[in-house]
Amino acid sequence: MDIAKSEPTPGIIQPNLPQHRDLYYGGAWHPASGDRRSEVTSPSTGLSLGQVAHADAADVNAAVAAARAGFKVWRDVHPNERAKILRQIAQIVRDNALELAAIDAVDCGNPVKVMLGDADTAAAQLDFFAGLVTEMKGASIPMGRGAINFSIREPIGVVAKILPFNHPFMFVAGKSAAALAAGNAVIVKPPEQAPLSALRLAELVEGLLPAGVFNVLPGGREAGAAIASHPQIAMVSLIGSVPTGRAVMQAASATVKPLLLELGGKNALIAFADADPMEVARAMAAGMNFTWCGQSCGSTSRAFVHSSIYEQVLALIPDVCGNFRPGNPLDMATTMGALASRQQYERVLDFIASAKSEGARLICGGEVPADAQLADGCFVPPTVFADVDPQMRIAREEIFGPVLSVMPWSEEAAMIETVNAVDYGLTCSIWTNDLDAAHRTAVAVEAGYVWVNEVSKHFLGAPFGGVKQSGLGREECLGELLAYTQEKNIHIRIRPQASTAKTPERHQS
Ligand SMILES: NC(=O)c1ccc[n+]([C@@H]2O[C@H](COP(=O)([O-])OP(=O)(O)OC[C@H]3O[C@@H](n4cnc5c(N)ncnc54)[C@H](O)[C@@H]3O)[C@@H](O)[C@H]2O)c1
Repeated sequence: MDIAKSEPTPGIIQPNLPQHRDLYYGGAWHPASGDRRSEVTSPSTGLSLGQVAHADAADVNAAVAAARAGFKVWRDVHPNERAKILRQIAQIVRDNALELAAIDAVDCGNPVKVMLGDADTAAAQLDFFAGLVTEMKGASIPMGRGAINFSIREPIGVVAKILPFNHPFMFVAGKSAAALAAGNAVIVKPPEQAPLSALRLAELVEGLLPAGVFNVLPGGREAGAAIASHPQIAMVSLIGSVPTGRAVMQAASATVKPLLLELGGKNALIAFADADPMEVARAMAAGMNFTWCGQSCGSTSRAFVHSSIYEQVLALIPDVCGNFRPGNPLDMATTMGALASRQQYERVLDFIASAKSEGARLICGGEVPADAQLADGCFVPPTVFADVDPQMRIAREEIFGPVLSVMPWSEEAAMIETVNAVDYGLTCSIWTNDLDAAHRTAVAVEAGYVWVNEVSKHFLGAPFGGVKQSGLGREECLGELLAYTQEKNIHIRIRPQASTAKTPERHQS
């Protein structure tokens, strides 16, 4: 059954899927070489969403040639004109937010209501980077009166964005903004699990940018690998897992490409003895981003709760987590969606089984929903395990699913050591009323983004990114724009005025 042809149901948003299913580059649609296609299915129903072209290395070559041509035009467009076009795209995103949100909901399983928020965030990012175009500044370096020395920042060339499945549209539009604002051409490789909103964006902005400036190449690992090693792609920005980050680094090393890597996390939430148990329980649920099944790099999936409030907090967890109930992602009332793919679903269930067999105490969830209407989808309810040992698999590995590990602590130094014992270092959330404890802990944890008495939220303008194996570089700030530029230094010798005393040579005719 094709979901696009199903009957409308009252109260449920009907997705309007993109017409074009080919590769978009050079301002036109192209079939993949050999007409390769892959099937896209909805993770909430298992139903087909149709086929999409599947790029390989030959398609990457063709797209890069088109993007090179686009870059040569776009880099010379006046920065304020570039900003104007980005703001137009932001408006198009706002005008079509519900449609884009519904495409993501049916394609990646996240509830339509939160995907509306994603469209809004993407539009805000486009506006934000449009506002920064004249901040792409160099510097003037004093060299005495005999010279002028200054640096300018230039766009870097063709930039590739390789993206994951958890926020498909927000990443395609929002994360292209900085690279485009800086004057680069962009090739987006959307996630193979959820490529449809990227294609719809290409349809919506067609004709707005010069041909070749914004390109979308649906495909999988093969296309990603071809992108990472391509000699004419100047820079790669990946949002994905740590193993993919390593593979991209290796492939990019052949051409010494700069990289921006936003990778995985196994982030900690730390609750001190003086924190309010209800506030902590709510933060534990909010930090897990259960609405999109915990599929967030920033999810605080390890909660370290002081032993003096541990049982009190755990007693509140089933109720707090009960606010998130798996349901049809296209229903505006749904509070928790489906995992993005069958593969991801099986992976999460495997982690749950490992926690049970390793002896963790199940507080809530842990079984797939009995609701017959959800039987064909990849639904897993909020699942919380207590008394988790730091050596258990669920405490060490990134699950990227709705599974929270809770651990008691009583000795601060030992707790910090356990928090820092993983190779990841993306976010950390600290809950306390004690200013000293908050500062001490914020400094001690190995993480790139720390909240105190807050969790999960991002703040446009504040640098987001990881330390250790969680990534390289910072996004959502001026630094992101500058990452897509390269600095050129120019030294001008000022020659002294030519002497007028010298007698001109006489030419004989
Ligand atoms: N730090 C962040 O901002 C952030 C945000 C969202 C997701 N993530 C991370 O993304 C991961 C989940 O997403 P996923 O499962 O789609 O990740 P993934 O690493 O499997 O895939 C990400 C993208 O990389 C591509 N890819 C896979 N192998 C490749 C290779 N060898 N060379 C080039 N490209 C390749 C995929 O096709 C996909 O487009 C989690 O680890 C999560 O933490 C990080």
